[in-house]
Amino acid sequence: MRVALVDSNGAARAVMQGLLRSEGAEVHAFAHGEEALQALADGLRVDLVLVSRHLPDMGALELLRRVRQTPCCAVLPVVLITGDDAEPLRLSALEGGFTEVLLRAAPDQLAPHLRALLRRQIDQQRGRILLVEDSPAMAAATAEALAPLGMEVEHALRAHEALERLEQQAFDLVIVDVVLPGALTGLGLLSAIRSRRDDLAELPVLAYTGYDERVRRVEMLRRGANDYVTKPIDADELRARVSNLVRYWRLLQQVRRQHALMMRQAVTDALTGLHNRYLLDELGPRHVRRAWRGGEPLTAMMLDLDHFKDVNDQHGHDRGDQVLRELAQRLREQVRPEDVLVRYGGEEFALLLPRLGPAVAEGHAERLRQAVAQRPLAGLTLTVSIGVCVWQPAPSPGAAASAEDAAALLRGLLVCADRALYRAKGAGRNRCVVDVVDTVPRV
Ligand SMILES: Nc1nc2c(ncn2[C@@H]2O[C@H](COP(=O)(O)OP(=O)(O)OP(=O)(O)O)[C@@H](O)[C@H]2O)c(=O)[nH]1
Repeated sequence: MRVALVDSNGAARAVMQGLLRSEGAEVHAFAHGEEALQALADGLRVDLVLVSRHLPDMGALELLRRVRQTPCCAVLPVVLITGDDAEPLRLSALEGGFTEVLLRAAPDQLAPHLRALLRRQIDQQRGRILLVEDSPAMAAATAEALAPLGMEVEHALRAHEALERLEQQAFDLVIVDVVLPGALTGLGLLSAIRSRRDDLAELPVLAYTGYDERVRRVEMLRRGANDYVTKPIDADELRARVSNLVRYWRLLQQVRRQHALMMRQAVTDALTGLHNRYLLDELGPRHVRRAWRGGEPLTAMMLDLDHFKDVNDQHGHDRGDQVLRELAQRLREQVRPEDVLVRYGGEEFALLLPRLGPAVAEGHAERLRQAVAQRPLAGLTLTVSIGVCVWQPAPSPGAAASAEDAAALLRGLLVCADRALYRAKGAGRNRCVVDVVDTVPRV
């Protein structure tokens, strides 16, 4: 693997270079973005570019954009190296088009990440094939036919052995002989792959069938084989079909990654990295149902910065943004894993806390208030007001709230907390107002 490393910090560059070399990579190191771009334009061929976030002559995004414009490198993987592991930065880097983000860390922590990154890139380029074939002659013929593609071929003799390998390693394609000895034949293996509940269910499968095995061939296709090749194999035909299937799998994975990223973005607030209110809409009704069924308390809190408009007016919008980021971090430190914390909008945050009695909920709100008041945010002493609504429903065992009902109850609970917040503001701010109710309106 050939790597272009672009990092202006000499010491950090030397560490990375050492680690990459110890993983067997050929490293071309540059201190400036322009030097790296020039080398690529002059014909330097690399498989991967690693770019530090801060370069003296250009931003990492600018470098990425220009690498993409260089004819050789339109789809070259470009990885951002950064010491900042904040989620918003990661998301914006991926959104900007970086292939991955690598967290700069101490060498012993960095080494395994770097190794995994190189491994992923190598797998990505070469393709890994699992061949499930009991005939040594066919296995040898396949390996020989695929050698020019530079793909790695792992060989399993039996279907159950193939299933074990699929659990342990990543493959881009399974080639399976329809007829295999043992309880699980090629057909059985195919069914086992297609009935999985994870991404592997879509793994491309190419069937080897005998020329006269028409019925089995059709059955393989019915059960979800993507393609077949008849024996004796024609090397050119096999290579063409394998390349197509591996390309299809790559594309599918790319679409999945983008989809996962979009899903994450859809529920993430870009400024603070907290979830946004859509996650509350998603998770809230489940908490409502549980509370409703078991008669367990469920607490909603609405938390709002006091006089935040003055911060923007007096110190500027950027400082205001910094306040929101630091506030989000402080709140994050205070919540339990089962609590839902979201930026509800503007300078307002919402929390949903299951199973807290009124006294504990009030104590918790008070701790949140103090956590803000006692330490400055972005250098400014600020306060928050918090409206708390503790809902203590009577148990209704067996009575399941419908999805619509649960959503309406959640909205009612938030309205109740919002009203308490309004009272906290009216009573002078920097305080918590707690309402304890046994019913909430469906809103
Ligand atoms: N910097 C920054 N400001 C924001 C953001 N979202 C909302 N705001 C500002 O938040 C301020 C909210 O002002 P108000 O609703 O008047 O409330 P307030 O000044 O905090 O006063 P009280 O809530 O009554 O204590 C407005 O100035 C908005 O522009 C944001 O993402 N960044």
